[in-house]
Amino acid sequence: MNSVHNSVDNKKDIARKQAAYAAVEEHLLNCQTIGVGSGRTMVHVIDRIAELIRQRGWSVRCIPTSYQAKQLILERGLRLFELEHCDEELDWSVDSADEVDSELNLIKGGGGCLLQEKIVDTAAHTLVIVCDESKYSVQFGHKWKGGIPLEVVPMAWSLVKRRVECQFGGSALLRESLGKLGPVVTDNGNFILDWHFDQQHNWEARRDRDRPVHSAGIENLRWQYGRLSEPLGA
Ligand SMILES: O=C[C@H](O)[C@H](O)[C@H](O)COP(=O)(O)O
Repeated sequence: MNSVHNSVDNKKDIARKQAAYAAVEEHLLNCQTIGVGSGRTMVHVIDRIAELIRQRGWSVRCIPTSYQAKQLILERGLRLFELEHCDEELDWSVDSADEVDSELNLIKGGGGCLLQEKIVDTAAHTLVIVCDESKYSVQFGHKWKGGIPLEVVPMAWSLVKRRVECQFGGSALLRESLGKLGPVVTDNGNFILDWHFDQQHNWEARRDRDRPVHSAGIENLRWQYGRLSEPLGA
C-alpha cells in the first residue's frame, strides 16, 4: 500500500517539477523583480530560478510570500528583496494553488500561506500559477476537499465563523495545528478558518454580488479565490 502511495507521490512531484521548470524558463529574464509563492511546487520553481541565474550571471530580486519562501530564497543564494522597498509593479509573481477549476478560479492557502501571497501576487503585473494535473477540477471545490481557507484575526475568528456560516452556509472550521496544541497560527499571527461550502453554491451569482463583502477580521480580503490570466501545467 505504501509503495503505491509513494509512486503516486513521485509521479506528482515529477509533474510539479516539469511545470515549475517550464514556467521559470518561459518567464524569467535578467533584472526582474518577482514575487515568490509558497508550497511544495515552489521548491522546484526556486531551484530552477537559482540554476538559471547562476548559469547566466543574471540578477533577479525575489520578494517572498511567506517564511518558507524567504528561507528557500536565502538557502538557494537568491537576492532577497522586500515589498516595502519596491516602488514599482513586480514583473511577475509565481505561485501554486490547491485547485484550479475550468474557469481558472483558484483555491489557495491549503499550506497556511495566503495573506502575504495575496498581497505580493496582486502587486505583480502577471501572476503565473504552476500546477500539476492533479490540481485541475471541472467544478470549483471538486478536487480540493479542505475548504476555502480564510485568514482571520484571532479575536475575530468566532465572529467571522458565525457570519460566514449565516451568510453563505456550509461550515467554517478553525484549522487545528498538528505540531502543537491549538489552532494553526500563520506567518502574520492570525488563525485560519477552512470554509467547507455547499457544493451547490452559485459562484457566478456570488462573484459579483459578494465581491465587496468584508467581514471585520478577515485578513485575506475575500474568499481565497481569484482569476488567472494564464494557466500553466504539466
Ligand atoms: O498555503 C499555501 C499556498 O497557497 C500554496 O501555494 C498551495 O497550498 C499549493 O501548495 P503546493 O505546491 O504544496 O501544492
